[in-house]
Amino acid sequence: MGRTPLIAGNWKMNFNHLEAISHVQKLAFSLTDKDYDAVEVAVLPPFTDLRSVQTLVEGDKLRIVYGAQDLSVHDSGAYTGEVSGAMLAKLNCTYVLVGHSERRQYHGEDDQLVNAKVLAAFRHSLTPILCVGEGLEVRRAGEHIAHTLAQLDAALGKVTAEQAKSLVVAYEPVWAIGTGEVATPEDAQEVCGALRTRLAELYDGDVAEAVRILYGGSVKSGNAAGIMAQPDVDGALVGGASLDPAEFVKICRFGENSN
Ligand SMILES: O=C[C@H](O)COP(=O)(O)O
Repeated sequence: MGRTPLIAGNWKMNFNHLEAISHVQKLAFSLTDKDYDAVEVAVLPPFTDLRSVQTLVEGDKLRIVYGAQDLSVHDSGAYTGEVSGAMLAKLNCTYVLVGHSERRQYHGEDDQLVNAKVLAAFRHSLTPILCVGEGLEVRRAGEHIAHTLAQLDAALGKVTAEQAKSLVVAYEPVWAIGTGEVATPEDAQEVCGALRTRLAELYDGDVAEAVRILYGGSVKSGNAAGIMAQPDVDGALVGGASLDPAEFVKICRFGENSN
């Protein structure tokens, strides 16, 4: 085993660059070396905040890492409004979210585009946090595993085993995002376990053991420990609760609440 848990705060479209600095400073005041030794802590701010976050993290030598919420499939050129992986790499981003359900839903991102974005991330040495997960109708039809595995298969086209080893996958049941509805720890484990089995089929056991699989969807300090206790859940992608520094720090300390 030996996978370091990752707690990643997806701020979505919240916090301007000044608010971002103040927020990261609050996290930095609370988090200790003991926390950073136990979990990797990441923030995923809007693009306009990244340079400020980088300056703070590097200037104060913080152990928080950061990344973006999206990237272009293109590396440069006439693509108005897009931000390339090269630009994110230059800002020393570690991570980039790819295929978040809100991108799929509001921006029509399909599996083919998500695959191109995963490849773009790897081209620039960024670690993609690949988001997969089913909507309510698919869940009710009992097809959540097949649906989520198909998203994984499609997103990993042309991704090598060497690249796949560093991948992070986030299982986010869409019906549990921002709704207060949380999948049970057993629901999370069922799909995260199936994702890991599929990684072993697509690649091999080494890749499957190396990949971190996060759960996302209404994670809070009160439910984090139970979800993270599952054998195939290696962390959390936290939306709403990541906007409250005290709450986010409590989630990072989920291990202190587990028995
Ligand atoms: O990226 C985070 C997920 O969309 C979960 O968001 P949430 O914690 O607000 O439900």
